[in-house]
Amino acid sequence: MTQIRSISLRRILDSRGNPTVEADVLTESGGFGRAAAPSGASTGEYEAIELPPEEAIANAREHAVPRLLETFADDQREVDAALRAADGTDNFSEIGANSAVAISMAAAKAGADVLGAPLYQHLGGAFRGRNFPVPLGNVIGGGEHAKDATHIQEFLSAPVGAPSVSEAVFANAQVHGTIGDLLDERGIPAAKGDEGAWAPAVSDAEAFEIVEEAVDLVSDDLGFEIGFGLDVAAAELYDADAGVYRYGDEEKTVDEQVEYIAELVTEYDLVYVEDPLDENDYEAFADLTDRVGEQTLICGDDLFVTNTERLQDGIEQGAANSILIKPNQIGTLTDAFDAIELAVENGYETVISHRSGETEDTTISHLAVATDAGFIKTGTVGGERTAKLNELIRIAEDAV
Ligand SMILES: C=C(OP(=O)(O)O)C(=O)O
Ligand SMILES: [Mg+2]
Repeated sequence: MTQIRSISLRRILDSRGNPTVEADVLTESGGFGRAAAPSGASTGEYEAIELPPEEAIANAREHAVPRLLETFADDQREVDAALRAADGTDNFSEIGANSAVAISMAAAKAGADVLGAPLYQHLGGAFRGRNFPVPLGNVIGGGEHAKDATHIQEFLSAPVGAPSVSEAVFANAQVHGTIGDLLDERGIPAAKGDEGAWAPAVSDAEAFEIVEEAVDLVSDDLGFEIGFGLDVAAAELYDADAGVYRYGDEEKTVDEQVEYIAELVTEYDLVYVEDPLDENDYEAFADLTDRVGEQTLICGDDLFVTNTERLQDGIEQGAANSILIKPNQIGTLTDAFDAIELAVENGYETVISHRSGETEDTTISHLAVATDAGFIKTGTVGGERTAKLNELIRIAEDAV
């Protein structure tokens, strides 16, 4: 066991050019860990609170750091309990979930360093599984991540038949490249959105056509199955006053939205659908899960916000069959682990995820391997995304 000697906090840039919090944790025996907080754009209403970085840093220095100097970096639960106690709220509104998650992840890395183990091994222990997550690659997107593009936030390539994580990562890159070519052939100019996905001004229907063609072409070329999925991010489309989902000028009632998604699942054989409904509508989630939950993953992101209480509600109501895990939504690795454990116990698939605003931090790659997650969602191209994908490739090589 080795006590934390110092914690440094600073502002660094994220991938959108916004400031975010980075933490360095140093232990008495010389163990070192560095981690940075990501940041969402289509954030869930019930997420832990991200404070402006300067405020988060000042508050964490005042309230959390003194307490953390009494903890041991290789005892993650103790570190995270000290963070919670120092904050004193249930949503990290005092020190900021951005400070909390950066410190929590940096402490984990320092703990791994002390033990001389890779982070995935420190977090997963001797009894972690031997599987690697399927990377979900955002290849076309819009919503809150790109203006004047699709209403659906993310179209995700899913190389479910890839023989290795490395081949899966390269398959997604090839799907992304193929979509670039298909857009070019159709004369459709396309910028990229916040996560590096193409962001063309096409209808959702045309995006389905293009993504389907691309995954089929790449699947035929590589000789293994590649499906695709969606992050609808439906809370951003939902007009709560009118009780309808708005796709530009078109609107759908809740029942029509359930029907629409169920039809898409069947028509495109979707392997994954995240947030197809509003974050407050457990009932409609349950209805959809009842209809197509045997065929596909219905995943709660804004619905569950990596929160065990919200997940427990979902389990009781049969809402969704999968949970997105974003450590910064809840504030600590311990909380993220607890959500994963509850999900696994109840047969919910886990999907470890990046945020649209990211850094070069690779903690989520280790978290996915440590917890035997079925999927990881961390983009396809762009340095802050490939940092995580390349780390997965290295872990796979190390773990054999
Ligand atoms: C990654 C996502 O976007 P954001 O980080 O903007 O919430 C998401 O909604 O799953
Ligand atoms: Mg989402």
